[in-house]
Amino acid sequence: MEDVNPGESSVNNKNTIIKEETLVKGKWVQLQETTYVDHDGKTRTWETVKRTTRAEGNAADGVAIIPVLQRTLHYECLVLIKQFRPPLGCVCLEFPAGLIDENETPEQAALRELEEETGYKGEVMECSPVACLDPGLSNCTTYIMTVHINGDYAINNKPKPKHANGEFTESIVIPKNDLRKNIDEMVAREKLVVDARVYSYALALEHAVAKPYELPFLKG
Ligand SMILES: Nc1nc(=O)[nH]c2c1ncn2[C@H]1C[C@H](O)[C@@H](COP(=O)(O)OP(=O)(O)O)O1
Repeated sequence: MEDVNPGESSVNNKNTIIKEETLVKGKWVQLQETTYVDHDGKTRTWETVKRTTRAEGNAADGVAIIPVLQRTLHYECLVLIKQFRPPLGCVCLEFPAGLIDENETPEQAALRELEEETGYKGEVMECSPVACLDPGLSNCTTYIMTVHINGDYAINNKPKPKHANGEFTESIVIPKNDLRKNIDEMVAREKLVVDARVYSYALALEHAVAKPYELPFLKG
C-alpha cells in the first residue's frame, strides 16, 4: 500500500468553472454564484464568498503567524491572541493574522501584523504555500508564517500592541508543552471559540510525540 499518493489526483479531471456572477457586493466581501462543471460533466452552481480586498498580484488574502517565543531557560511558548469576532459574536482564540496590504510581501505583512497585534518584533523562519481557510464557503487563502521572537531582546520585554483603528486584541503567552490542555481549560473557563488552525496545531504537537513511533497491532 502506498502512503503518499503519486501522480495527479483524479478529482480535478473534469471540474471547470464556467461563470462567476456577483449577487451582492459589500465593502469587504461579495457573494457570487459560481457555475461549474462537476466530476460527471454535469453543470451545477455554488454559492461562493470572496473578499474584495485581495490586491492584484497577491496570491493570498492574508497571513497567519505562528509566533514562537524563545527565551533563555524558558520552555518555548506560542503567542496567541484573543479578539472579539463579530461574525461569531464572541471572543476567539487565534494566531495573530491579517490581510496583506497592497505592495506588501507576505513576510512584511507577517511582521507588521505580529507587531500591531502583540507588540513583538520577530524574524520570519518559514512560509507555507498558499493555504485555503474554508473552501466549501469561500476562496479565502492565507500564508502560514512561522516567526521566531527572541524574548531576550530588550525590544521584546513588555511588548505593547500597536492597534490600528477599531482593532482590539489581547495577547497571551502559552507554553508549547501542554498546549492542548491549556487551550481546553481556557475555552471552558472563558467560553472562547478556538480557531481551527490553533487547535490543529495543538493536536499535531500531541500526535507528533505520541503516534509516529507506535507500531499498533489491530485486532480483526
Ligand atoms: N469581513 C469584514 N467586514 C468588515 O466590516 N470589516 C472587515 C472585514 N474583514 C476585514 N475587515 C477590516 C477590519 C480591519 O479594520 C481591516 C483589516 O483587518 P486585518 O487586521 O487585516 O485582519 P483581521 O485581524 O483578521 O481582522 O479590515
